Amino acid sequence: LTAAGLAVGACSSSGTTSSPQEDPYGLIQPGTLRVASIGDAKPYTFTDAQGEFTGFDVELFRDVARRMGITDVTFTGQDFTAILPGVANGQFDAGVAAIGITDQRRQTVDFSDGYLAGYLTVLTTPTSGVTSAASLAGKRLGVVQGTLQDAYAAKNFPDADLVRFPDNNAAVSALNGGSVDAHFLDYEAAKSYVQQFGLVDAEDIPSFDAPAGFAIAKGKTALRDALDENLHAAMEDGTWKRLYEKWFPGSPMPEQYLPSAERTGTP
Ligand SMILES: NC(=O)CC[C@H](NC[C@@]1(O)OC[C@@H](O)[C@@H](O)[C@@H]1O)C(=O)O
Repeated sequence: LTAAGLAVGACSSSGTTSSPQEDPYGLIQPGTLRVASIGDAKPYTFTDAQGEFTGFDVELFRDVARRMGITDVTFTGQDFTAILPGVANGQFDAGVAAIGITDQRRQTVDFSDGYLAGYLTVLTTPTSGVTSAASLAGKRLGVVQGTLQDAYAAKNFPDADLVRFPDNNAAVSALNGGSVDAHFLDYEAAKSYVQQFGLVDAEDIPSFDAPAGFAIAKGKTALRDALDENLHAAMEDGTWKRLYEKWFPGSPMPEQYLPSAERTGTP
């Protein structure tokens, strides 16, 4: 092969584009799903002792992907603020990290249907003097930058001193070190930190109007439709319920994601 020949060979192999049939979902690499997540929101999404991503959201997404015929799913940890831009910019096919669906976020990305509705929790220490959301005035409150907790606290706790962190680990470390009086995060993650460090859940605030969804780039209708169809299949056959009971044992179970035969409310 001449040098030119090698050059042409290299160029044509990297230059191929797949046909819509081979890649109906418009993925970065057909047949694989690249997912942005965060590693410290146990038991939603977290990295285990082997450094593997796992948790409720991770296992639910992997199940939905398998139903779509995709088993090659890679999760990459990011700061929470980096997830939606990374999805919008096409660096990732999806964002999966208990990401609440909001109109503001829909300006940047599209979402699957919701799959988890729960609470925002004020996590504190036994000696902080924070016993409820009302007692946050004048206290230093940690939030992860860009979360619903960040926006909620800025609006509803104007007398608290907000301290923004890149992730939960940094915030909880600051809480344990005494440089913040409380941290504002998701209920199940707060419960996990309560168990790990003997911390206190001072307040649970419903966030049912912003259920978590899978974030994808805008306009990917085939991908969104496939995620929704297979997400609802996972709910209808009881997979969602099995995963919920595995990862959130004892927690109140929202019934809108149960098999239709088990839902008592209006359809
Ligand atoms: N991974 C994170 O830190 C996400 C924090 C935060 N999660 C909120 C939420 O989606 O968590 C799962 C459920 O409880 C939803 O009701 C809730 O809005 C957010 O979307 O901003």
